[in-house]
Amino acid sequence: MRHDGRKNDEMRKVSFVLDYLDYPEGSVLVSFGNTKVIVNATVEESVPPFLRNTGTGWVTAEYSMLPRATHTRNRRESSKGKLTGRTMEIQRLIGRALRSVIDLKKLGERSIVVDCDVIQADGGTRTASITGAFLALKLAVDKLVDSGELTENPITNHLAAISVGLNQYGEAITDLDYEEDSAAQVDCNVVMTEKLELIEIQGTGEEATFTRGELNQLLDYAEKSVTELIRLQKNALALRNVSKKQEEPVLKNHLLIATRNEGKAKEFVELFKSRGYEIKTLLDYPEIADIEETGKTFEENARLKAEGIAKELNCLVLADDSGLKVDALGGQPGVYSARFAGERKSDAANNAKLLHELTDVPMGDRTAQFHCTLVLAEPGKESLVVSGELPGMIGRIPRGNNGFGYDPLFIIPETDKTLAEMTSEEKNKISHRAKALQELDKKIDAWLGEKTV
Ligand SMILES: O=c1nc[nH]c2c1ncn2[C@H]1C[C@H](O)[C@@H](COP(=O)(O)OP(=O)(O)OP(=O)(O)O)O1
Ligand SMILES: [Mg+2]
Repeated sequence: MRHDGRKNDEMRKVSFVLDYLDYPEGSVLVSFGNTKVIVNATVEESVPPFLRNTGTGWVTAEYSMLPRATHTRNRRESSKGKLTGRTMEIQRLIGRALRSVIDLKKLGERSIVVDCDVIQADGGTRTASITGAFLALKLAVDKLVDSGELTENPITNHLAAISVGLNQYGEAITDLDYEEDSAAQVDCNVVMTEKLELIEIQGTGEEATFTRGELNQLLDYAEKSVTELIRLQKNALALRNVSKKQEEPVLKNHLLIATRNEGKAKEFVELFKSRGYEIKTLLDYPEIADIEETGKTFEENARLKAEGIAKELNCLVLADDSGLKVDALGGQPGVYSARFAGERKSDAANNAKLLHELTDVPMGDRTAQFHCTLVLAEPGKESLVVSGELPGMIGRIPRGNNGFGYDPLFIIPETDKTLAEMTSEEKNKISHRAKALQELDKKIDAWLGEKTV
């Protein structure tokens, strides 16, 4: 058991405050628990002598710790008149890490200087600095792209860093705080890209040794944390863009729908037209990380999507979880509709698999329902849940080019048309999604009027 109750592979609470200071081109306050670092990125229209007239840019970093970042006052290095070896090593590490994810040719002949100032140290200051430095660099580069000074984004990859180690009992742990760091047998800082490519491993036995097997376990822990850190970085960037793009908060007549499915997104825009809401979907915010649909029911998955995004963005969010229930298949594919033929989520492959599974099922037994559960969520409030279903039959050959998903196989017996043969207007009058929205209409005003806790 760790002294603060964390699991061995659990990080401290990590947060990023973007645009923390006003003057720098990129500014981030990054916290890993009690470790806090202010990271500022500055764009300078010059390069070191060895790069002059080469058209190539440069990225470099400086690191320092405020005197009272620690329990007792540390003398400023400026008053000592020289940088310590530790400081030099750390700032070189930060610079190398950043340069591995930026195309310096594309940056052009300019420099970005990233200053990392530790305001409070509780272990892991270099890895917090690197993780924050990437965001500050990204903000500064985005600014150059937005202003037209760069036509192409030179950032080639996301990056984050984490400390892992073996504690005094020889157990692997993630994100060591100062107390754990002081007692650790092995200390290992890992810098990795989003694709889990390694940029740097600084692993040391502190008067101890470690095995190849232990190193592998440490790297497994590092991979897990880097994945989570990059998700948090992306959410911080997305949140910034939401508040930047949206003059008004996402409330009242703005609604964010937590879907990335283009077919659904189109239908929602149509369906909400007459309702006086302006619709945004996750397609407008590619930076927001995907929420895993691990639920066993439509409601669980819709809640995961709506409540997850609402909490992250602190706004009103509607999510749809929908799918096809085929009676001859005992209700399958159900919540697995999108992934019926595999994680690739291909409509064509899903339809082919459905036809194959139903090869021997006669027309009269090919009954099915489209189901839609909608969850409307706002932080600090019990979500509103509604659903709708549309009965039909699964055809033997796909027909029609409209709609999406299983629409070409879903026949509405009364019209003998598939949903893909209907216009969007026709589909939107009868669909499971339309029915669920009618339920939502009945309840939404009362729900919006309920106080948040
Ligand atoms: O009107 C529909 N017409 C045809 N097919 C449909 C419909 N409504 C849902 N479906 C199918 C498509 C997909 O295979 C699955 C939804 O899965 P579901 O997880 O809710 O959506 P998704 O992953 O495509 O997008 P997202 O989660 O970002 O909303 O059901
Ligand atoms: Mg989905």
